[in-house]
Amino acid sequence: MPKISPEQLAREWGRLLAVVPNGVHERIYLQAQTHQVALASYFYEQMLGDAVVSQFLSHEQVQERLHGSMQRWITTVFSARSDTDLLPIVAQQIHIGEVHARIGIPVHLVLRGARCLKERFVDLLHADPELQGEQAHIATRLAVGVIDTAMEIMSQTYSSANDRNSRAEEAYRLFSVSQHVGSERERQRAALLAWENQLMFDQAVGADAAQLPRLGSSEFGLWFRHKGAHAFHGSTEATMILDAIDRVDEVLLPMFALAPASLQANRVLCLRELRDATKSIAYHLDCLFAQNNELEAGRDVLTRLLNRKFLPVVLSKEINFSRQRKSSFALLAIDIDHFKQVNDRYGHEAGDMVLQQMAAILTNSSRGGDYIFRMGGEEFLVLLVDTKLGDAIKMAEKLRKLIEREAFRLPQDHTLHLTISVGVAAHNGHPDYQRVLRQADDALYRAKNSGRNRVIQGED
Ligand SMILES: Nc1nc2c(ncn2[C@@H]2O[C@H](COP(=O)(O)OP(=O)(O)OP(=O)(O)O)[C@@H](O)[C@H]2O)c(=O)[nH]1
Repeated sequence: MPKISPEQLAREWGRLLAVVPNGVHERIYLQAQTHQVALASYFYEQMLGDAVVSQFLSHEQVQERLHGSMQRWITTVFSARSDTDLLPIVAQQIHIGEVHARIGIPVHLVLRGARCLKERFVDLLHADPELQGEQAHIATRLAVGVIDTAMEIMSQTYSSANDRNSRAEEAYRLFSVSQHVGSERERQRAALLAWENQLMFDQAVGADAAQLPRLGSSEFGLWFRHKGAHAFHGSTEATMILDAIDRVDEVLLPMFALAPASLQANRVLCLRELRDATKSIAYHLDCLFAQNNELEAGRDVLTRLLNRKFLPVVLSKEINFSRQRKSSFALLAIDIDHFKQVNDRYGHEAGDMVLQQMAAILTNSSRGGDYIFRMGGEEFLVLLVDTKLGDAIKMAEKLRKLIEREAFRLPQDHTLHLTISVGVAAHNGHPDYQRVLRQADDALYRAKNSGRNRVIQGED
């Protein structure tokens, strides 16, 4: 859906301000400043009173920060006087919408919070003796308009971030089942062919039409209806295959009963139609598997590790999982030290070989449930599921030593010793995955700056 640009949103916000006399605007801003603490507390009480909302706000960091952020938000949105003040304020609303989407806080709960705030703020304006009659009316309209506009901007950002997340989730779902589906590829092609052969044979020996093998109940039909269609859910080809299976079973096979063997011409016509239907199914199946290859885009071509495209999906999933199971996960941000020198001294091909061996070491050293990403260049990220900080540090240290001892193979039988720097952070319950990611990155940065070949623990 096309988005409304920040400039246009700022202009619309500006139009609300333009009709408000300066004096009234000053009173609104003064009320926001004077009552920011009480308004933030009221908002917070209302939100925590709701069982669903409190799930998202339960983390102590959120509680500590929310109050302060809420106060700043209230004063900021009412601080603007002109269009030029508004662009950064619009940008702030966009940022908040993105955070809400990352955390996955439902938009209706955000709107609910805004409604509480509006009601309380309008009460304050009505109680202001400096705002009488028409002025109180103008002040209320501006207050409500400003909060609504801010919410509209947040919601717009939220929806597009959410659409992006859903697409990434969908791609990830396909990607994760793709390994399974991939292994079925040859088997299902063969199964489709086996069904067709059986049908042709039964026809040739004059089997009763009612006894002909139905495609929907064949090995291929069962697989496709139960698994393939799920894995490729939503694609046109999957729908076409499902329709074709139905057509074969409901329309074409019964035609044999109507076309007795003696009527050769009709029988040939039916067989041709069946062959065409099978060919079309095989063709669409190939298309689906070709799309499956595109899903390989989820893997880094050189190292076969996950690429960072799936990082938000995986982190959001793990955060939800940790919340439900009261468990923790940890991140190791890993960077090869002085990797540029490998390329410079031995060539790009040697650099590629090193990256592949590094990926293999990381894969072999982690458990099946862990995730390993190539973040780009010579930087990797390992997500250790169900792991606390202490164990993650031990794991990082083990990896660091393992790599230090490793003789990396280069072309022409050369070998090379390398080191890595590692930043470690454990998820502490905060709903926004950017935090733990940033902690690991900052720790990696410090590991690099304090001499490399070391493991540094992230700080809150
Ligand atoms: N061979 C190869 N090199 C790559 C690839 N991706 C990035 N690089 C190179 O990796 C090097 C990264 O260099 P820097 O970011 O300066 O880091 P560094 O030399 O490892 O130094 P520090 O990280 O500070 O220890 C650059 O020279 C990139 O060209 C790749 O896929 N293959």
